[in-house]
Amino acid sequence: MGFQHPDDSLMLHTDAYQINMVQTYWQEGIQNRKAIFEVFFRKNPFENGYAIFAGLERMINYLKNLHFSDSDIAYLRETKAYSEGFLAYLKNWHFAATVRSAREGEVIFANEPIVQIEGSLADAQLVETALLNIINYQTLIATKAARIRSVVGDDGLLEFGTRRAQELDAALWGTRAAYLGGFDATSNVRAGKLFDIPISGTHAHSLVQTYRNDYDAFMAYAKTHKDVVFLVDTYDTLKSGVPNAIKVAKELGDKINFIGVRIDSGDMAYISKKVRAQLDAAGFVKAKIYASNDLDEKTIMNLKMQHAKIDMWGIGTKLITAYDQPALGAVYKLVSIEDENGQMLDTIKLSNNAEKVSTPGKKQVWRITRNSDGKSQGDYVALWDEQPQKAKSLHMFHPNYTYISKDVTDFTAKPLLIDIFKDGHLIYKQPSLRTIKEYSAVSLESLWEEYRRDLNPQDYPVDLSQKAYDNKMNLIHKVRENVAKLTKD
Ligand SMILES: Nc1ncnc2c1ncn2[C@@H]1O[C@H](COP(=O)(O)OP(=O)(O)OP(=O)(O)O)[C@@H](O)[C@H]1O
Ligand SMILES: O=P(O)(O)OC[C@H]1O[C@H](OP(=O)(O)OP(=O)(O)O)[C@H](O)[C@@H]1O
Ligand SMILES: O=C(O)c1cccnc1
Repeated sequence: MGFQHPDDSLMLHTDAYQINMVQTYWQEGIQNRKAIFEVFFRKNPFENGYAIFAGLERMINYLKNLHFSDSDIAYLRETKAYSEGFLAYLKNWHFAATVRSAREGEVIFANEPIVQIEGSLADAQLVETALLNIINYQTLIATKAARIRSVVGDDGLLEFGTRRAQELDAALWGTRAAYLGGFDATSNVRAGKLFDIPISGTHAHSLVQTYRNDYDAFMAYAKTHKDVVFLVDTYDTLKSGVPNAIKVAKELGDKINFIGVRIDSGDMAYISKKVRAQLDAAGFVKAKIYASNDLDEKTIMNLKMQHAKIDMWGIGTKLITAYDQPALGAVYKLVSIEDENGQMLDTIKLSNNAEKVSTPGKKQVWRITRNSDGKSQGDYVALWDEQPQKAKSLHMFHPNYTYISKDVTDFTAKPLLIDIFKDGHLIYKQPSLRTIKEYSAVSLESLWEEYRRDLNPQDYPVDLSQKAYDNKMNLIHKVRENVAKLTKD
């Protein structure tokens, strides 16, 4: 996909202000100063108690061999915004930073670093936009998928969203995120090919319209496919669709594998019960009932309450577009920068809103699990040189309401950020997507149910270490003093 540029790259998939800032740094000779940026979001999506991290695979693909192509440089030249010297610098630039990230499929929370970039100021700045673009979308979809999984139990979950997704890339990577977040299969054949996701599907109303009646359509389809699910609601589900599905299944018998029927309209609780009764009466007690039509976790939960007889759920629009919350809001913040003497200085962004004040310093997130039951006690955000995994006891407290605290002993501390790139070289081997999916389910299991429930979950503790907290407070005071001094002068 290069339109008229065969060597198009993702390098310019960024905001112009990133390149503009890097031109300033280059002109001032500070483009190679060491900088540390961290990615986090401020609120779990969908009022959920957690999020599922997704996007690492594409981040790796994007960062590997990242450089400006000839047509990228030519285009920047055309804009007349950049000097020839700067363009020559960009031409030779390649990504050489160190990247740490949460594992894909990991349960993550608001207000903790999930990705960390440590490298030159130029490197860190040039990749911000694309990294956020990837993480924001994929993490949102994986989380939505996990919410849907949490209400269906062991029923089948099929991703049907491609036609409604925000363009091709979103369909493809959203499907991958949905799979790792808990879906079983997808209707997107390319996602099946590229990511080894099981593909699955039924047929459309157009098949029945083409043959003008249910019987001829089902018969034609069954003669050309072994595993069949008939869509029964084109004309009249109970009077024509299901009776004709049963007729064809009986006539062809063992010649086909009659899996079941799909309903796509009407009152799904009422209809599914009637359909179940018709299938059972005909002896097809194992035939499954598929349902689709604007479903999401709320409707599914409601249908379950009404004892709808649905075994397989096909979910499109509301999953792939993250319909009820279309943006995660993850941000990329500078936490430390080298000064003119080669010293690293932690940086902070102040705000009148306490929750919006960033936490300075290079940090690691430690998941604290009690050894006795394997359940998470909370996440402990510590400065990089701290070693909570070696402590006998940890004092954990809320970063804003510090009186909410507890002391934890007999625990295991697992670091969440792991090395992915070292000085631009990929050193991490991604597990297979199926392993990532399994990892995600296990990661979610380690949470108490109070944090996992769909509605009004408890706040999972994301606490600061004493050192990280003191560092933040000191910096807040220092910045305030500086501002006061400047306003006095
Ligand atoms: N028993 C039910 N309880 C709650 N929601 C339901 C129930 N049955 C269906 N729904 C949901 O209600 C919404 C609207 O269903 P509606 O019956 O209007 O769809 P429809 O008959 O397919 O209409 P259209 O043909 O315009 O799509 C859908 O999201 C559907 O999933
Ligand atoms: O409702 P969603 O969750 O988005 O799930 C996908 C929808 O896509 C199909 O409808 P469409 O009308 O596009 O095609 P069809 O003629 O095969 O029903 C399918 O029947 C579902 O209703
Ligand atoms: O296979 C299906 O039934 C399907 C696929 C995509 C969208 N809606 C339904």
